Amino acid sequence: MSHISAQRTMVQAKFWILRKHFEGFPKDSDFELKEENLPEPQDGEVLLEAVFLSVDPYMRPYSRARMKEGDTMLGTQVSRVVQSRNPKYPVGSYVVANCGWRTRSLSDGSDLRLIHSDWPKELPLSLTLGTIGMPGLTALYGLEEICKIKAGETLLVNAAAGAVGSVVGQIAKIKGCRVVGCAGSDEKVSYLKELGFDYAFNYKTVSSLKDTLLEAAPQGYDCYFENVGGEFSSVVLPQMKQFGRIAVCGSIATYNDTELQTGPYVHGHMIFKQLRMEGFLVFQWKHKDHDSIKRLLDWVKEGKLQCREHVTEGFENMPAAFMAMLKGANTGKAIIKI
Ligand SMILES: NC(=O)C1=CN([C@@H]2O[C@H](COP(=O)(O)OP(=O)(O)OC[C@H]3O[C@@H](n4cnc5c(N)ncnc54)[C@H](OP(=O)(O)O)[C@@H]3O)[C@@H](O)[C@H]2O)C=CC1
Ligand SMILES: CCCCC/C=C\CC(=O)/C=C/C=C/C=C/[C@@H](O)CCCC(=O)O
Repeated sequence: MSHISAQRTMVQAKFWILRKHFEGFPKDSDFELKEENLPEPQDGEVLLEAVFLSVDPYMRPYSRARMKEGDTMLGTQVSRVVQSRNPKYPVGSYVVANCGWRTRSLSDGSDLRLIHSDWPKELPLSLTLGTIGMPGLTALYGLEEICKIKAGETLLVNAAAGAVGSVVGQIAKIKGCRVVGCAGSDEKVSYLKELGFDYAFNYKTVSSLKDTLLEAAPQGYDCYFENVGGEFSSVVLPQMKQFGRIAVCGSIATYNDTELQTGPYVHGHMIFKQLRMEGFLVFQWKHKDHDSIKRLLDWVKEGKLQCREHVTEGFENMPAAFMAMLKGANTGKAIIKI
């Protein structure tokens, strides 16, 4: 092959790198937009074009744990297969790809999840990054595997209007529970009420978190789905019922801390109330994902599970969308549309 024809087959890809490790809250200068040319796929490979990308809270702590400066920002996307030398992923098919903040990527197929061609036309593919994807699975597993929630129980969830929290509250309602949720704006609180939450409040404006939690559930909480961490948890723990279960899903209130937070020690409440508190990562139940995705999709199709997305247009806006999500700009799942 001549030099000229080889050049013609190259395609340009844009990607965001972590230029500098975040110190405290991320800032624009921590990110850098780069470009490179990609060759045609080799045997077994596919060329992917991003359609929707995800920004998620885990990217903040994982950047420190899993990345070095100069690495491509990690993350998942929905992409279209535009060239294929892998029969499992034909041209025109769509996949969820774990290839980071990139417009185009080469993949050997090992990090791809095929979106089946029978995906309902009326549902955006971006839901595979939210309610019918990793965040929805997180909600389901946290409730079923950790909380082991039962009909008639009372559940508390924070960051309740977000990708995970909004699904947590709705599944708990499907299961016949009483659901209390909180979020950081009055608009979000209205959304929670629309979703059928029994009690919803703005944690930023209540005069006393303790009194509000007490008013919402005077008998206390059987289950607490913890997305936020920090001081909030210290207030909740004394209001758990005997044998209460706490699913420690996330700790977003601490991800940008430069110094470790300290708080009241929880041991007394844990012992006297005989509480069970368990941290988890969604991957623990990967073997159930296939069936669980189907369950989530069925609930959406039946109208039992509502989905909302906060969509930012343009790949160049990824850092801004990520930082806005960390600040609470999103109601529902934060998505970037190319
Ligand atoms: N363990 C696991 O496997 C997984 C864990 N997670 C965790 O679940 C949680 C929610 O994730 P996800 O649903 O994707 O994100 P969200 O869509 O909920 O977006 C993040 C939200 O967090 C809230 N928030 C931000 N800072 C604070 C703060 N200081 N105090 C209280 N709330 C804050 C904001 O909402 P508001 O306006 O209400 O403050 C913001 O909208 C995160 O902690 C994440 O790390 C997510 C996926 C998998
Ligand atoms: C204070 C430190 C806390 C550390 C824990 C941090 C975050 C918890 C969390 O949010 C974890 C989420 C992990 C998600 C990872 C997803 C992708 O790597 C893969 C998704 C694949 C798919 O969508 O199919």
